[in-house]
Amino acid sequence: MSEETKLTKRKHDIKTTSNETAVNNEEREEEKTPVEKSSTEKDVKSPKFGPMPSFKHQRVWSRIVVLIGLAIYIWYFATRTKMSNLGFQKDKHDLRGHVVICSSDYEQELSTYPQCFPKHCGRYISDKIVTESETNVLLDLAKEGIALGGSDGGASILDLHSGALSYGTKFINIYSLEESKAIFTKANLAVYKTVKEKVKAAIADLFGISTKVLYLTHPTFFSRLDNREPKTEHDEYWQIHVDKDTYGSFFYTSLLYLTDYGVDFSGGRLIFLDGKPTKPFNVTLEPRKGRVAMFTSGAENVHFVERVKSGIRYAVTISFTCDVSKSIEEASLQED
Ligand SMILES: O=C(O)CCC(=O)C(=O)O
Ligand SMILES: [Fe+2]
Repeated sequence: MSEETKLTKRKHDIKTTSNETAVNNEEREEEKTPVEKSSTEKDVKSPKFGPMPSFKHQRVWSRIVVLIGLAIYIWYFATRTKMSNLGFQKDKHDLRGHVVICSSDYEQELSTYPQCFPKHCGRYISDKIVTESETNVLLDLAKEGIALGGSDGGASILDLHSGALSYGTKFINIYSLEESKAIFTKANLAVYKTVKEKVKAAIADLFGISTKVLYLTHPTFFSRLDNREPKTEHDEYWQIHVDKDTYGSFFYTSLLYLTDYGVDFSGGRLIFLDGKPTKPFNVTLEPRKGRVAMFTSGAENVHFVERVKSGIRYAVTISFTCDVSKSIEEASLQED
């Protein structure tokens, strides 16, 4: 048989087979009872989950639904809080930060102290001002000092100047406790003073003023934050605030972080709130052990601390005033 003849035969066979199948199907269809027939018709015609719903003005309504969905999507992205990071815990920075425009209240207050006027307002961090051993000395001081008291809620403080130490729902004076003598040794206080001098020099340098017009002011305190429920308003450390309003005498705020975000605790980041209520912009700082944050204390630096979710966060606030009458430079950080 030639190739051509073979091909014609195969085509013929296929045609015959399909014709046979069609005939067989027809035969089988004829063999079906009326009930079987009607159920087959139903299977073909009606969709699995019943007929598609239809209603009046269906097209118009479906367009409205799509438009509303689109509007919600655009609104969400337009109003969602935008964020940037001033410093991740894992990164070590010699110096990082940015200028912000001074608030008018802050400028007004500073007009009385022209030599203390910053060349610009801003917020900065540095991981190289304070050494590891200095940080460890201050961390031990914070731990041992606060352990002599401690708040029933999530925020305990120890003010080195007044001696105020959180105790239950109140405060006591740590210097009235015999045990405090072993904590506030000359050596420990010398470390505190060294750190204070270095931070003061860094602030003076960053903001273009002389160290001679900056004075340590109170409160200058250690803080221990955790996730316990607040018992008094002093425990609500997550309130949004301006340091100049909260602590009248502050002109330049600094914080030295004594524990690590993401390692020793979670939550507890420092958040600066920029932008407007309708267009919020958050600048987030992750505490890192030995990291110093320095910023002008006016309304250009509205901020709050996130609630700690787990672990314990230690820090020390070391802030400066331009008002010599609020200075505690020479005052007692009580030594034994
Ligand atoms: O601990 C911090 O990061 C900030 C604390 C604070 O805002 C304050 O003490 O005023
Ligand atoms: Fe603050």
